[in-house]
Amino acid sequence: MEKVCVLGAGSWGTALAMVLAENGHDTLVWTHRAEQAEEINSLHTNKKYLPDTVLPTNLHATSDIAKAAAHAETIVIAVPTKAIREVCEKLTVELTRKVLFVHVSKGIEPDSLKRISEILAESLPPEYVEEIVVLSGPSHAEEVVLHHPTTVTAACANIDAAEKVQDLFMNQFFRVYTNEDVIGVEIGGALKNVIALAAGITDGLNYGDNAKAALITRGLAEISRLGVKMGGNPFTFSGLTGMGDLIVTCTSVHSRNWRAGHMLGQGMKLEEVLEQMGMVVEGVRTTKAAYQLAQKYNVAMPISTELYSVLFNDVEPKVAVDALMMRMKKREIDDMKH
Ligand SMILES: NC(=O)C1=CN([C@@H]2O[C@H](COP(=O)(O)OP(=O)(O)OC[C@H]3O[C@@H](n4cnc5c(N)ncnc54)[C@H](OP(=O)(O)O)[C@@H]3O)[C@@H](O)[C@H]2O)C=CC1
Ligand SMILES: O=C(CO)COP(=O)(O)O
Repeated sequence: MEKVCVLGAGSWGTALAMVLAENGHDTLVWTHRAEQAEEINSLHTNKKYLPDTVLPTNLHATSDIAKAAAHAETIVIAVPTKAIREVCEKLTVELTRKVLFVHVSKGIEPDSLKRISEILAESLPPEYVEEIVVLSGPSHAEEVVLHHPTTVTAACANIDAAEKVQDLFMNQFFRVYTNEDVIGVEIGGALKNVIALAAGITDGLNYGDNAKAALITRGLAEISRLGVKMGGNPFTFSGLTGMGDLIVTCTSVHSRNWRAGHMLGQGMKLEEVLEQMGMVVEGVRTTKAAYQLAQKYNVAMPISTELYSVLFNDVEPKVAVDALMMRMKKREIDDMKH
């Protein structure tokens, strides 16, 4: 039995804490809201994020980050990308021993263009970091808490650390693979949210299944092009954290990114959409990062670029789709090289 702490009690942090507690680990969830910790401890629910779920009674919560730090041999960071630096800052002052860090967030920081493991490496005191492992893959919290079969990947250049995380989480309904390609796993996980927003938009426009298949396939092409140029393994992009997560996020009604895109396609403004969602829509900030990465690495990312103009330059979704369709003629496969 390991002592594990999960930082963040949103839908994913809570679902993963449930997996860990059900696996028999001594699991503590940290939330920045005292009333939410009280709800988890006394009612065994987290109604805002997982309304129909009863949490295991051996899953405990705290709003005291010092308690969380003192408890943990392994810390799982499950807050949105934009909150990672702030949470690390709070945690850093409380750390007293070496900890295995696992992050499960899917984003890239705009402007710095850092992946999450890079943000963690520069925000946490190295003397307290055993390793940083990323856990990613096609995994909606709503289905994980129902014990529906789910497969994910634990990635770290240090394969022993990835295997340790595999052992912590793996069970009959939650199957964990390992991969040494942290760059490929993080890029696939972050950028699929951008394509899922676009897929939601074409669904909102009622463009049907051909358009969605096109977005998934050409989306994977542009994610792979960028990811390989950044140093990722090309095979990672056709795995769980690439194609797998792209499929689930572009096709599932559970996806917040797809749902946000759907509302945009139906004509709502971005601010209204985000207000209505009440949960993180990672793809919005990551679209900005993708747009900047495309320029930095000189990689063609037409879907991300058109989505950027819809989100940030008020271009009508229909006009953006027309622009994608009317690009100059291309070869399908040669295009993957550039
Ligand atoms: N949901 C899913 O199925 C999956 C999500 N992910 C990824 O996991 C990450 C977290 O997503 P998810 O749990 O779904 O998000 P949610 O929006 O469901 O929850 C986010 C949680 O983080 C908390 N939070 C936000 N900002 C801060 C902060 N500054 N300090 C402390 N806590 C904060 C929120 O608190 P508050 O309630 O106060 O806002 C909330 O508890 C994302 O990167 C997402 O892409 C990955 C796989 C699956
Ligand atoms: O990453 C996810 C599923 O693998 C969750 O996607 P959303 O953030 O779009 O809900």
